[in-house]
Amino acid sequence: MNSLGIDSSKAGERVGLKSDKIVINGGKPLRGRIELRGAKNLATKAMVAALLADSPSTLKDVPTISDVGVVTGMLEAYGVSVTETAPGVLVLDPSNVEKAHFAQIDALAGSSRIPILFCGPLLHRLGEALIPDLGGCRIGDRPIDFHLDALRAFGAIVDKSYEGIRLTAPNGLTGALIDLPYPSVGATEQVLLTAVLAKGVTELKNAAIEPEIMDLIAILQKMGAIINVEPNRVIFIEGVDKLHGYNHRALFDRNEAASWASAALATEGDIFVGGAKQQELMNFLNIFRKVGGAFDIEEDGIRFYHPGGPLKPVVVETDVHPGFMTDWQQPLIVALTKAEGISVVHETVYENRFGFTDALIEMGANIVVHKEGIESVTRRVPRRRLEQAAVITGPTPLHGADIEVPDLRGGFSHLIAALAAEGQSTITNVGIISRGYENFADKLAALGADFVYEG
Ligand SMILES: CC(=O)N[C@H]1[C@@H](OP(=O)(O)OP(=O)(O)OC[C@H]2O[C@@H](n3ccc(=O)[nH]c3=O)[C@H](O)[C@@H]2O)O[C@H](CO)[C@@H](O)[C@@H]1O
Ligand SMILES: C=C(OP(=O)(O)O)C(=O)O
Repeated sequence: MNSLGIDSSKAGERVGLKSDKIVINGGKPLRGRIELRGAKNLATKAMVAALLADSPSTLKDVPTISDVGVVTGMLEAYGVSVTETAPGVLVLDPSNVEKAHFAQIDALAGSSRIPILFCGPLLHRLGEALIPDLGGCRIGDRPIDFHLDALRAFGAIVDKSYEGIRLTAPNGLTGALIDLPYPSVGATEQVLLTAVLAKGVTELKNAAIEPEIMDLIAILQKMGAIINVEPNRVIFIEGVDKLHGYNHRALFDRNEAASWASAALATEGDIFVGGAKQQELMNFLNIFRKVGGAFDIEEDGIRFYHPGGPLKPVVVETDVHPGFMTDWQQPLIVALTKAEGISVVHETVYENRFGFTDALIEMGANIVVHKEGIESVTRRVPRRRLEQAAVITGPTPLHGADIEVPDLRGGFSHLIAALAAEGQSTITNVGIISRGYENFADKLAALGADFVYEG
């Protein structure tokens, strides 16, 4: 059991527990207030960054989610002490980093995608990195070729004959010119976490610039790194000899904010999402408004609500930042089943992110998934081969059903659908939702949902 109360050695099981189930009596609007903490997609990477320092780091607003448990397990396996000094405050002390035993690392296999980001920091600290098989949502192939190509460009040797991956850097790591084939979030973070301590300058082209990446850059700058974000997705990193610990409050979770906003709309409710901020949600807020949702932006959060009247259909295309984020489309689609007319959601980031719609169809939704995408005059850049489109025709009332959660955001969509539906739904495999939503059952209770959770 680690300091977050999460048994990281069982993390693989935690995210796939078939016995985790929730029984929901739907048809009741969600109303009330919930508080966000730090983003899953930042907090976990900030924890990895602590490994680069020669002194302890303090990270605030860390959510209690299973991905944080997995990263804690990885850090502890490598000798970093992780202590929760107050609720959501982690002190990460890397003074005694040491080689890990294979068994400790292997126990974390299949639980999260973050372990791949340990490569650069471990190569700098130990000259060797053992990485377990990755987990994360099964929403496409999710290869790691950009990561491994970048690490090779820095001078790493990759051994894939190992169970998982083993990397070494017999001659150390040297700055490189890296041009990503696509602005991948993880590969950009890989380059940042490796380049900051590499010898010389790294130029990264076609970088991802998501807000979580900017927050990671802010953390690295606090640690002593020199990173210039230039126009046109170019980032220059000047390697430094050493980095020290940071003190940082994690960026709020904009994906969780968008999820609760969609829940408010789909259940005809009214949710104040404490800690949500406008800047990082601009594109989501535009679509939310176009669909017919209302929001009030306050200093301490955003109130999302259904103002009454019919919802309107939209055409949305997911994209890299500053586009409409892929993680937002799944919860939003539930609200779109209530819109009057035909909505189209193009998914351009992952090739298989509409699997969750099968359950919505079973619940009464009219959704057709076009596996090759469809032509539309409203689209900006039809540039990825793997895009798909979902066509949602509404309004269709939803009714309760027995469904199984396929992935994190799909799972949250199923929760929303069950809450919006008439009658009772039983949803299994809900443990996956704890990968990215802190205390989701407590939040549902605070919002007046009628359910029984057997977690
Ligand atoms: C933990 C975390 O932060 N997860 C987020 C991160 O995932 P993640 O960092 O895994 O997503 P990427 O941005 O890397 O992936 C985007 C696309 O690039 C492809 N790709 C990526 C790497 C690679 O080496 N080769 C390759 O082909 C992927 O298959 C995918 O089609 O960004 C995604 C896109 O905003 C979000 O949906 C995830 O919530
Ligand atoms: C796809 C997601 O996460 P991960 O990259 O951790 O699988 C997500 O958060 O929706």
